Amino acid sequence: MSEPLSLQAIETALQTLPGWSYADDKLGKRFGFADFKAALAFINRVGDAAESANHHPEIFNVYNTVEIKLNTHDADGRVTEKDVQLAGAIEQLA
Ligand SMILES: C[C@H](O)[C@H](O)[C@H]1CNC2=NC(N)=NC(=O)C2=N1
Repeated sequence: MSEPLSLQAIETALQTLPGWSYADDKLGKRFGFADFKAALAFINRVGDAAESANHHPEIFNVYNTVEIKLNTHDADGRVTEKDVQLAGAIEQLA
C-alpha cells in the first residue's frame, strides 16, 4: 500500500509540472503532436518509462493528441509520489 499525497502536497508538486492538473483523484495532461506517428512514438517512450518505473499510466490517444492520467491503484486510486515522479519523467519525453 502506497501513501496518498495530501491536497497540499499535490498542489506543491503541480508547481513543478507545467500543464499538469489534478482532477478526479488523478494527475493529468493532454499533449499535442504534429501527427499520429509522433503521438504514437511518444506513447512508446511513455511505455518504456512506465516499465522502468513499474508504474503505469492511463493513456488515451486520439489522432495527434495523447492524454495521460496518473494514479496509484495500490493507494486506492489516489495520487502518490510515484505519480509525481512518473509525471516528471513523462514531461521530459514530450
Ligand atoms: C505488482 C506491481 O508492483 C503493481 O501491480 C504495480 C504496477 N503498475 C502500477 N501502476 C499504477 N498506476 N498503480 C499501481 O499501483 C501499480 N502497481
